[in-house]
Amino acid sequence: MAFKIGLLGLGTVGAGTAEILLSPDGRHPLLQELEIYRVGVRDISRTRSLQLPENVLTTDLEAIATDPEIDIVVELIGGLEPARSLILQAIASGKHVVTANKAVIARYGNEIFEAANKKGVYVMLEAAVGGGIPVIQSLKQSLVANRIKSVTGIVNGTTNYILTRMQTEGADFAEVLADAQQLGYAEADPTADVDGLDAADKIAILASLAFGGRIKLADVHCEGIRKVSAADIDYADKLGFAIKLLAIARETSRYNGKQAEAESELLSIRVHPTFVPKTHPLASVNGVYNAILVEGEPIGQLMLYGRGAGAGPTASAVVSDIMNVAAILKTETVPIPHPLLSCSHQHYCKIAPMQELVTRFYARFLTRDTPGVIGKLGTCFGNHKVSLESVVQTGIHGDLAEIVVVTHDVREGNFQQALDEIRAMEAVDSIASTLRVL
Ligand SMILES: NC(=O)C1=CN([C@@H]2O[C@H](COP(=O)(O)OP(=O)(O)OC[C@H]3O[C@@H](n4cnc5c(N)ncnc54)[C@H](OP(=O)(O)O)[C@@H]3O)[C@@H](O)[C@H]2O)C=CC1
Ligand SMILES: N[C@@H](CC=O)C(=O)O
Ligand code: NA
Repeated sequence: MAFKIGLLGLGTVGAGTAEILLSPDGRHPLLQELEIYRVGVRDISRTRSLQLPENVLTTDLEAIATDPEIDIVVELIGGLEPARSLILQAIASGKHVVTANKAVIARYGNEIFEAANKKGVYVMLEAAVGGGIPVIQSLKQSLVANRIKSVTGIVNGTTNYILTRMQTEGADFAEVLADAQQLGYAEADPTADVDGLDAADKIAILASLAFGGRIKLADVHCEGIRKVSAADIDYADKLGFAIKLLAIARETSRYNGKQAEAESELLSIRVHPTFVPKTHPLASVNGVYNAILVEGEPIGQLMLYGRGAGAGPTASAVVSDIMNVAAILKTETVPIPHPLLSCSHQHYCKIAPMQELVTRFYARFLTRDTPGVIGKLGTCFGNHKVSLESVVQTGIHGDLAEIVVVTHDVREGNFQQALDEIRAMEAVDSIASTLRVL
């Protein structure tokens, strides 16, 4: 029995997927039962390196999504539309769907999963987070016995690749971004990578699976890597840190001092560049590699590590999803919606405001080189209950002195209030940067 696959998209991931489907030798025998039946692209005249079976290429993607012959539609075109509509059409036509599209799932997951559950089909998305890393399946199935406390990840390959090369070679941001695009890591619009939006989509998906509720993307605090300067990279290194774009979802236990309300209900979900101590396992995750550190009860800490982007690793996840669906179709015994494979959350998770976050901070100030400046900064921080772990005057730039501080754990709202006062000080020229510290 052959299962007919309709591929939407034959770019980086689509081509990687077709390559695996066309070379089943030495892999699981089920792969031989998968047939590439149609492939939808935008430009049919483009030269492609892949040798596809005759007459499978088309620009009519709707015809693929609704073709009664097709069992599984694999959406790999990216973007919001027509991807969302094609997924919904495929579901309405009774097809199972595999997608790598985190942007669509993070925004329209509720609509898509509701439609899928009603129709009795699967929507699989392993490739959408962490590329080839089996993080979705781990959260849905392997870790399902745990109470998850936190998910902390490097989930964007492009920005990790950029930051790594800036840190190790002093490379120029724009040049490394162009390399990441060339290597097929970046999104069609790389601002989604650079500004943290892709990581925000991914942590929203992981948080929903880990904490069992819907997540509004607007509740995810998101900062990208544009503000990370060579000077900050240098200070991080000297102070014993690496800078990583982290995506974090964790239960938070401090909210307005109302411990009881906070404990099990509130989540903190955020994406931002972070000072990570060099001794932390996430600090040595470099290049296109991603890693997701999950903390659960009773499992404790567990870290998943692997390539987060690129044709092969991502296609590995796509094809595994296709094979999992095919395996279920073959046995025809599993009810749909399957209690572990489908998504059926109804309620929204409550998200704590950023002011209530408790974290350490790094800050770099440019000040006039007058006596007592460090004392004034210290007093202001003290007045706002921000206690300092270290203060260093690091050098003179023209007639300005550079002062770097690292705080102990503080309430973010207090830290921001102190910064507002410091910004207005006569002796302070500017706050050159602030970054959170893990
Ligand atoms: N690249 C990566 O490392 C990863 C990507 N992803 C996700 O996978 C998906 C695909 O990414 P990627 O392969 O990099 O993207 P590409 O831009 O390389 O490929 C997109 C493909 O879709 C086709 N396409 C795009 N829009 C349309 C349209 N409107 N109508 C018809 N065909 C269309 C293109 O056709 P044509 O070839 O004719 O231009 C191309 O074949 C995205 O959702 C992305 O976020 C997930 C994990 C990793
Ligand atoms: N652009 C993304 C691709 C994978 O999801 C990334 O760089 O991680
Ligand atoms: Na994955």
